[in-house]
Amino acid sequence: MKRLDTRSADFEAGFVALLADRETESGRVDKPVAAILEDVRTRGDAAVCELTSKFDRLALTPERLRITAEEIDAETAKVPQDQIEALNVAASRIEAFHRAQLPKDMEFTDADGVTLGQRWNALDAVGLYVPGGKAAYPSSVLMNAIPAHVAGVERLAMCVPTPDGVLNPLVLAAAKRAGVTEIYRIGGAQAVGAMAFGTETIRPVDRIVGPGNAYVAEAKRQVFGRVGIDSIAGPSEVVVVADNQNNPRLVALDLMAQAEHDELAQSILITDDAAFGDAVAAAVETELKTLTRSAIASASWRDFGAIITVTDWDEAAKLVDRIAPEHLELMLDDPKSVFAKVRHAGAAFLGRFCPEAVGDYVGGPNHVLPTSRTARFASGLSVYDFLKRTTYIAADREALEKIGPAGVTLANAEGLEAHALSISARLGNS
Ligand SMILES: NC(=O)c1ccc[n+]([C@@H]2O[C@H](COP(=O)([O-])OP(=O)(O)OC[C@H]3O[C@@H](n4cnc5c(N)ncnc54)[C@H](O)[C@@H]3O)[C@@H](O)[C@H]2O)c1
Ligand SMILES: N[C@H](CO)Cc1c[nH]c[nH+]1
Ligand SMILES: [Zn+2]
Repeated sequence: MKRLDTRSADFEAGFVALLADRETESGRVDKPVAAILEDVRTRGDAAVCELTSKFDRLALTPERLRITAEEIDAETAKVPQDQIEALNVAASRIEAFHRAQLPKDMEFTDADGVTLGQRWNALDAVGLYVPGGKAAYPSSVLMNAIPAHVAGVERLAMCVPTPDGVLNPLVLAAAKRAGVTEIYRIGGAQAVGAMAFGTETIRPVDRIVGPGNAYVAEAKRQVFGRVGIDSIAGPSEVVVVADNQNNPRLVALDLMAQAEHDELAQSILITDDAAFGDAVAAAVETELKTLTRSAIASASWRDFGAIITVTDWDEAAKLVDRIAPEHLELMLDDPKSVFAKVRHAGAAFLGRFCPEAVGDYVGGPNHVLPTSRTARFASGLSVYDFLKRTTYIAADREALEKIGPAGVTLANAEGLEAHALSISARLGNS
């Protein structure tokens, strides 16, 4: 863990190194991912099965790639009732938020008499990646699938790794709750490749969405262009901005909640009180002694964690924008006044009683969010990821007479004669 203070002379160098360290780490997978994608593109099912055996220790044949309806029913039947009820709470809240997010078509007629519009249509086929290497993510099934359904996507294909062949009952129950039936037991870059290129068994999709580790994130980056992708939702991150009125243990737990996802996760505390920073650092060490996933969390905290002391909250907001974190917690008396100054964060959690973990499960907004500073230009998963726009123009002769001549002038200036004629001939001018 790094300790930084904006008043110290070496702050800038330390801060830049903090951000760069993680980029270098996740950048190391580009070559192995390219090799996996090429293998899947050229050898299809055979490559996917071999890679699954290598990385997930599961011997597969093409016939067993897809999880059957009987397996889904049998696994779902094992899920305790309280977990089914919790899934229902989460699903209803996620659905309500994403329904409210649906954009409206738009049409208007302008002063020249031209009607202009924009119509939204759902994608035909989408691939949902649900991570499953170091933890199982039933919540990510809901976060991926519900907005796709709300948007009206017809075909949803889901990939989830099943290390050692073990199916996760709650993942399959979540898929069932969200109406997903086409599920493949594969993960990593090979799953992304299978959904992008298609194999003998898996039909290609139009867009791949969902979070995953560095291999998944890099694979999505590399297949972009052949298919669409959502943001790069890689190893988790949180920045907690907290004053000394907070309980250090609660802040420590929020930092560890992201650290326990992955050795490459990043948790940063920004505070205006160095002594409070010390108290949080000590509380983290205490929690690490008992957390089940302390091996992962301590590696993440050791390599990428940080506590930064600032002079005021304006300075904190500027640092947050430079980090552009996936998650931002503002544990302050007046969180909204600081939030108003922040422009780059995937999702924000305002107040002392709004831990990021609530957003992971039951808040309503999506938990699939941009990581690795991509929140500078990307947003979290939403219904927009499953929709696209078609714009349209409708003009009659009278309207064309008004706007056509300028078009003819520009076409002639570009030297594109047929363009000019296609307008002017309609107006009887050539
Ligand atoms: N940003 C978000 O919205 C969000 C949400 C949930 C989870 N996450 C993140 O998703 C990630 C989940 O990671 P995970 O590992 O648990 O599951 P995962 O499903 O993303 O990755 C598992 C797969 O990685 C591949 N893999 C592992 N080691 C490999 C190697 N050496 N070479 C090639 N491929 C390899 C394997 O194919 C394996 O199936 C975590 O980083 C977590 O922080 C992010
Ligand atoms: N925090 C993760 C996104 O970075 C999402 C998640 C799912 N389950 C628990 N957490
Ligand atoms: Zn989480």
